Amino acid sequence: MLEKLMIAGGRPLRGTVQISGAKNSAVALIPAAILAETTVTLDNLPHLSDVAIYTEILTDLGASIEWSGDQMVIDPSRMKSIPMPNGKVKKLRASYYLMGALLGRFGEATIGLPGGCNFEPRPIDLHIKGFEALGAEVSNENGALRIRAKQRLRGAKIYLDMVSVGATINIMLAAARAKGSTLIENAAKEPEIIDVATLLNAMGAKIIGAGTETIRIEGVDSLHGCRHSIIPDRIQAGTYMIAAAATRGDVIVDNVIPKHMEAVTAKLQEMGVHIYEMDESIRVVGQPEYESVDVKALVYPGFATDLQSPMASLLCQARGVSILTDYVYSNRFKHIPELVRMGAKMKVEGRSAIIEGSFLSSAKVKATDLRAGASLVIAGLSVAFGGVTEVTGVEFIDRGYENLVTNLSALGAEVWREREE
Ligand SMILES: CC(=O)N[C@H]1[C@@H](OP(=O)(O)OP(=O)(O)OC[C@H]2O[C@@H](n3ccc(=O)[nH]c3=O)[C@H](O)[C@@H]2O)O[C@H](CO)[C@@H](O)[C@@H]1O
Ligand SMILES: C=C(OP(=O)(O)O)C(=O)O
Repeated sequence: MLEKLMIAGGRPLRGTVQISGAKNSAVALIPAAILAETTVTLDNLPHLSDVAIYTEILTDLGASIEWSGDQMVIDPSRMKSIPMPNGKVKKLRASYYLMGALLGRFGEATIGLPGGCNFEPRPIDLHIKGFEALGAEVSNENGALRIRAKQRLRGAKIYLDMVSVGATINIMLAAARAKGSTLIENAAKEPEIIDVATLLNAMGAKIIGAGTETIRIEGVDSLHGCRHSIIPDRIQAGTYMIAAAATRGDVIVDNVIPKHMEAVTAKLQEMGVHIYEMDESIRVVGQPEYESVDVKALVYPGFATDLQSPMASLLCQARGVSILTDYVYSNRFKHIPELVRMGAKMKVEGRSAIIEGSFLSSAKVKATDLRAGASLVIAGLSVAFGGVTEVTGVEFIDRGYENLVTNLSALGAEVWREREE
């Protein structure tokens, strides 16, 4: 049953919101557990559709999984590398981590090319280059990748032409049990990469340098189970920070690592938002007026591409003209025409959105991907006078925001779900 979000805006968000574990870590940590011979326990796991699909995929591959509350216990001991050319793997982008994990444990994997939010083409050539460098043969068979290692994978030096989170993690997964040493150069430095390396090391892997541009993986013969707590979701946290500013609210965003939020904190401060950092929380106090700023979405520690769309909704409330440029994905702007339907003055030029200060009004709008959806929710919450904004495509938003309606309602928003006819 499809649903839509209904938002009566104009209410400042006030109170405290708890941030769950990071989706973009969870979808890599769950397949990483395949590499162990015994039980892996993940704590602080978010309740999201991507996690649920991943659970089904691992179960289909023979894992036994118990998921209760925010804890998942994965027993991978009886798993097999069964070909998955179609079906569930097509539902999420992160199914590509099955390639590295199954290759690393069984020396083979056949996985359909991944789905997920298709805001623009999302190539995986660097992942393939990495698997090949480790000694695997890769062929495309009717839209599925068949990856085979005739003998044990062997360590290699791999330079990534582009900084890629997905390729860095996939190579770490494949190399963890390879023979010898692997060096990933020009690696991505995102906190999610450190999270995956931390789990793998707790499983017995020997990985150093995660979080820097050079990662060294000393292959080991086998990996064992362990217990690991997932880092807080910095994108979810950033979304609530931006929403607090956009509604001129006063919100404590709790269970965050403030260091992970530095890029968004700095931009909000530059606009004039008041921010107070504590050990594990950030208080965001909105102000009546904001200055325009230029924002560049970059690899970490730059401003996250995943927060580019939410930020667009805040920037249209600033005085003057802001330029929002995405250097990770050149065309991630499907939210812009929808925001224009709400009265925003913005246009796309090349890989930038040019955004003028404007008043938003309610409208019927459509989320076409996860973060575009988040931007429309923030826009709906910011509509100052009258009317109800209807956001369809909620299934995309559900990929990344646990308890969105409950959380926003607790902060004083008037938001509810309705069946979409
Ligand atoms: C660097 C970055 O911010 N990555 C984000 C990206 O990760 P995601 O894993 O989707 O993307 P990557 O980090 O892998 O890709 C970064 C860039 O490299 C390109 N590329 C990637 C792999 C490849 O084999 N070939 C190639 O050309 C991509 O098209 C993109 O332009 O989206 C995720 C979900 O929105 C975010 O959580 C990640 O933080
Ligand atoms: C687009 C996103 O997710 P995915 O890469 O899993 O599609 C996201 O987290 O913003």
